[in-house]
Amino acid sequence: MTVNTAASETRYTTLADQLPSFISSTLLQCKRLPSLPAAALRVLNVARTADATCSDYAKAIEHDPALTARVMSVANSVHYLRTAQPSHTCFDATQRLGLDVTLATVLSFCLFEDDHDAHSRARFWQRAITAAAAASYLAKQLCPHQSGSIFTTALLQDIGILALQKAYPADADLLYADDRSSHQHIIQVEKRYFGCDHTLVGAWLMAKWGAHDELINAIYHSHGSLETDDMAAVCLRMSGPIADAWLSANPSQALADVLRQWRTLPTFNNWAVDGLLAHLQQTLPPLSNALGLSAPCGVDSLALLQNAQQLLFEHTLSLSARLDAQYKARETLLNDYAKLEQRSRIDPLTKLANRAWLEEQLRERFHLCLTTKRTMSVVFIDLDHFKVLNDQYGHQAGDRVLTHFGKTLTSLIRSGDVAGRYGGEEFLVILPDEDADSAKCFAERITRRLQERPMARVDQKPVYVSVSIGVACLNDGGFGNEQELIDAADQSMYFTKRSGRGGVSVYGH
Ligand SMILES: Nc1nc2c(ncn2[C@@H]2O[C@H](COP(=O)(O)OP(=O)(O)OP(=O)(O)O)[C@@H](O)[C@H]2O)c(=O)[nH]1
Repeated sequence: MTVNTAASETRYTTLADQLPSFISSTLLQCKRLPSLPAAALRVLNVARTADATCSDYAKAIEHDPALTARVMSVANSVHYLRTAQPSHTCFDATQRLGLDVTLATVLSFCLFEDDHDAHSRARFWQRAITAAAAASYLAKQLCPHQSGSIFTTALLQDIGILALQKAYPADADLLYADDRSSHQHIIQVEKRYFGCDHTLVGAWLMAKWGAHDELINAIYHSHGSLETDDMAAVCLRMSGPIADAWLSANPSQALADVLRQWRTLPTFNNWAVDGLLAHLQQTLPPLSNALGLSAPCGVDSLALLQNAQQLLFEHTLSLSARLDAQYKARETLLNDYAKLEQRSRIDPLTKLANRAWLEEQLRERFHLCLTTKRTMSVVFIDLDHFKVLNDQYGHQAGDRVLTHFGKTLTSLIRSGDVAGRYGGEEFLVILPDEDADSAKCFAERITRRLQERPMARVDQKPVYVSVSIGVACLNDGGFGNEQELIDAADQSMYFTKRSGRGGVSVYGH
């Protein structure tokens, strides 16, 4: 069959451009590829017209006895018969089936007759009818007015596989023979093997046969995302995985896996899994029979659902146990991180801020003072003759003095001040908002405290130390950065040292 309207021609050309040329040329020459009988072509032509009626369909079909018999047999099957009288005419049958199911029936009969002999093609067909039954059930819940057309689309969604099987029978035996291959795996292998997957081949084939655009597009996008507002697309895209689960060697596990993936989808709550499974169980045998196919193995839908739910429950339990463990691990990590961060700021001997943290604090506060026009002072403290002390009492006594001096500083500062160890026996205190006079008072308090209290005891004897202190206030120099402020305090401290130690000097005063 060739494409016959301008729009169909464009659609066909676009798909042909995407299809690797070796595939299209093989398919075009493939004698094994089914060609549609005249009656099916007439039905497709009718399907393309916007105002087609059942009577148009019936007229297109009724001259072909085999087709008519098939359409009537589907219309009279348990699936469609329900309480009505059996159809006796092609017109009755098309009316009962609706346009879309009639189209699907005609196409399936023409395309796949005798194919169910081969194992892999039987499998293909079982997936097709299971998906079609699932899709139409879902559509009745989610988008009832489209349920007929979705049945057709789901039935034909994998027609590209059939085309590839016909065109490359030897390769297809390798690609499609293994029932355990997931659909996702099949898609990947097809892409590797043919450079495209069966959705493109299927859409191309349908375009070539002149099927209507909606059907072509739906087949082309049948593996698309479920997160879409297009309910018809959702029904179609769910139908394949449901069919795979139903036909798998371990349906409970497969169904549980599928349900787990879908649980967060907004549409998931709008249909009942048990209703779907019961529908499949009830529908598949008569539907297969009507379409002349071998029915998929029967599955106890109730047991299937119970097992799948049990598996889901177990999965949820193990997931929440894993989440608990992850939460605890995260807490431990955060604690460790907090400890590490704290450690990276603290001088281990004196428990005061270390030099890096002091400098960072000073940098921040320096800029804050500049932008908010506030002031601050820095107090630089150096223990006097500390080498002598170490030499006289030992290094450990020196450490005890440093530790005790750290505590003394901590007891003298106010909240908001930062005291730290700048180096060996050098300390620095940042006094936010303090001018030089206040900072000097603070420094003198330190010297007085050291005169009053020993910083260690060695052999029961008190060890007193003195300090040389330099003070620098932001107000007292055009300091360009925090380091210049520290240098000024350091210089003042050296001035104290040179002046005899044990005192306080203020920069610029
Ligand atoms: N016990 C102990 N001693 C330290 C520590 N860090 C530095 N020192 C010692 O402190 C002494 C500092 O000596 P100097 O720089 O000569 O200064 P000083 O002896 O205090 O003399 P002036 O500063 O001039 O009064 C050195 O002997 C260092 O080994 C420490 O963590 N523990």
